[in-house]
Amino acid sequence: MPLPATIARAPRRDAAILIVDDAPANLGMLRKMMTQQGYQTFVANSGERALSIARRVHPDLILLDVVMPGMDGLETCRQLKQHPGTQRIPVIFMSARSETDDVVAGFDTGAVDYISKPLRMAEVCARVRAQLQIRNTSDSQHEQAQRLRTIVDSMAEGLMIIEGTGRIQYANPACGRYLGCSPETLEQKTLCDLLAPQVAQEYLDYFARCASEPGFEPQPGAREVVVRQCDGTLRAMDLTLAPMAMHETLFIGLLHDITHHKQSETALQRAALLDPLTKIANRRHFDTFLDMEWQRAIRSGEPLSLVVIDVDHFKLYNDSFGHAAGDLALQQVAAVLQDHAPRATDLAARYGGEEFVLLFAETSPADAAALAEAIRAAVEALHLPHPRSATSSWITCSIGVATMMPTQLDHVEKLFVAADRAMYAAKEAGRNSVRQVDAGSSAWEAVKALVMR
Ligand SMILES: Nc1nc2c(ncn2[C@@H]2O[C@H](COP(=O)(O)OP(=O)(O)OP(=O)(O)O)[C@@H](O)[C@H]2O)c(=O)[nH]1
Repeated sequence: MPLPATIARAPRRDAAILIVDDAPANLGMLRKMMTQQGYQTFVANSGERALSIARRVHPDLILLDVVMPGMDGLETCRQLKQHPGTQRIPVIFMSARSETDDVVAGFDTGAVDYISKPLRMAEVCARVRAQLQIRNTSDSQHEQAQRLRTIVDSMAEGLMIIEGTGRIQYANPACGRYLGCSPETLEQKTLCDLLAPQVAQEYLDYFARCASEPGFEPQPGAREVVVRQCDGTLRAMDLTLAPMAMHETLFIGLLHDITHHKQSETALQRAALLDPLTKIANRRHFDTFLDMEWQRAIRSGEPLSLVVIDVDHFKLYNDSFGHAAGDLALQQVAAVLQDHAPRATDLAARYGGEEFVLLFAETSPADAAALAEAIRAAVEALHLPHPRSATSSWITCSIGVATMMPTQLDHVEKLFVAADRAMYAAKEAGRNSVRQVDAGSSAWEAVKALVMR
């Protein structure tokens, strides 16, 4: 949000002036003059009295006589400048002592002006007006700086000021929270300490370009980076960098933590790959995985085995126990398949309804057949009662296995058709069994012919 530009307000006519002089005649004359100018006035005839009034009423300006009995003007000014409540009040000295040393001593104690006595009233008024104007401007700037600091301190986003060398010159409290250390600790680091070396180098190159190429106009830019927190934990954050228009090369860096966003994105991506009922891979994920392994097998020349599994007489199971019981049975069968696909190159998936598939990369026909047999036995061993099955008292499955070493000329569908055919052969052979098609067999040739058609 853009802040309003600093507006130097004209001195308020009712600004409060404290006049300090031990001579009652001077006090009276000055008071009269200041009142005529529209100022509110307070008077004190000693330094002690002046301190007490200043602390109570916080005047906008003090006209202070230098030579006074007891506490003189210089000491009074020194004490005003030491007290947090009065140190910002401008002090104008008035004195008959107008040697250079006197004037210098006055300014050294913190006064903003020094007027020689005898006083010329028009000059006093002009000097008071000028100092009130300056004070007004300085107050506005102070207020604006305070406001900016409050905004920066309470921002949820991390804000840094970064030098052209990558050194962090300033970090706000949110930066400290994001990175798990105090802003002061961050101010001893560089951007390179927070980022992976390659990314940090890209930023340094960009800073160097900004500094060395006169025609280069850097644009603000945002990108996702992995930031190393002070305890070494890595977090995903958006880093926005914008050059500051200053005489030295400085950049504003904004950090926005996107770890939660990333986590839910990952969770969503993961959910999109899973079958909601069985929580194993879904068909889409399986197809992508198969494509990948297919290409890898072409390159490596290793065999690729596909296993197709269909639950036997599942319609009857549903009819007997209801759809909900059928769902539970499918979940248990899926868990068995998942247990038999432990390697990173194996994948068990629900392909649709009561049909499942498994891919075993780098697996020979013999090993694939052995795995399929182990799966068949494990499903039967679940002992899920299926009283109306003509095959067994338990839920069983029929399994088809196909293995091939794919080449560039093959199509993945060939493997699928072969495994499906083998699975139907297992059904025809009485179910609860495993059938296999090997590349080169007569059944395989039939599949080939079928797919080539
Ligand atoms: N409970 C449940 N049943 C399903 C689901 N998906 C498919 N089915 C049922 O699975 C049954 C499949 O039946 P069919 O394709 O006739 O085959 P089958 O009864 O298993 O007989 P065979 O395959 O010849 O042994 C159908 O009744 C579908 O409704 C599911 O998500 N949950």
